[in-house]
Amino acid sequence: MIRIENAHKRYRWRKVLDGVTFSAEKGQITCLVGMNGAGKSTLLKAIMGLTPLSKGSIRIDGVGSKRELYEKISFIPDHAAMPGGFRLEEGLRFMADYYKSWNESRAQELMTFFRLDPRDRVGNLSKGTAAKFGLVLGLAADTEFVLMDEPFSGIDVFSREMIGDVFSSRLIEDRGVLVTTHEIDEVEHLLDRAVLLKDGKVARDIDCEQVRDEQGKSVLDVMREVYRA
Ligand SMILES: Nc1ncnc2c1ncn2[C@@H]1O[C@H](COP(=O)(O)OP(=O)(O)OP(=O)(O)O)[C@@H](O)[C@H]1O
Repeated sequence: MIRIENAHKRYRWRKVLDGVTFSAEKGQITCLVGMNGAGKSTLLKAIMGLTPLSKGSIRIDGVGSKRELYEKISFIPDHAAMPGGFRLEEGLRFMADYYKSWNESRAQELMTFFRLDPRDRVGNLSKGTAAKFGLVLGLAADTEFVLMDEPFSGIDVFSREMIGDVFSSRLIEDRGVLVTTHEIDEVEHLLDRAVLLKDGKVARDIDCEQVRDEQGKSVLDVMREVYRA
């Protein structure tokens, strides 16, 4: 479980997180929801140790230390994380050398699934193709948690469907997924939990199925209640 407790974050004078507490469990897809600038990417980066919290704690399966974090969690950022001159096959080789948890056969399976050409260069990929390559890099390691920042942003409808298929496939298996997206209406059927951020705090933390069954509401309905109030 990824447990965020009382997270505060300030960038100079700007207060972004003001006591955020929530968990992302293994076997579940948890979505961080919030308007632009709510602090979703900041939270993902803080989990990866890429930006420090001003206050609060992050524990992965009860452990606060950052050691071996990269073997446990994959992070798929919203931009290409590889040098533009790399061919995709070189990117895969780099990852295989760097990560003990790298699973080459899964990487090749994902390359085929997304119909990526290993000879293409990272810097020449279209936005959607770059996003697919990001998913290959993030999902090919045998990690227990996967963090994805806006995996659907700017991607054509059929590619979104492909990425959605990956969400519900055995490529995710029993891993814990923490994702941010603005395309809630298109992906909410894939989500287990939604954590709604507002004014630096968690405004709602919902079990999507329960809210659907017991209150007849979609995540989008709950978002309207929170953000239009
Ligand atoms: N390195 C930084 N220095 C200063 N301010 C920053 C930095 N990174 C983020 N911010 C600010 O922190 C706030 C939260 O940014 P963040 O990227 O976490 O939001 P977000 O919820 O992911 O937004 P979006 O939905 O637009 O992607 C924004 O106001 C942003 O301008």
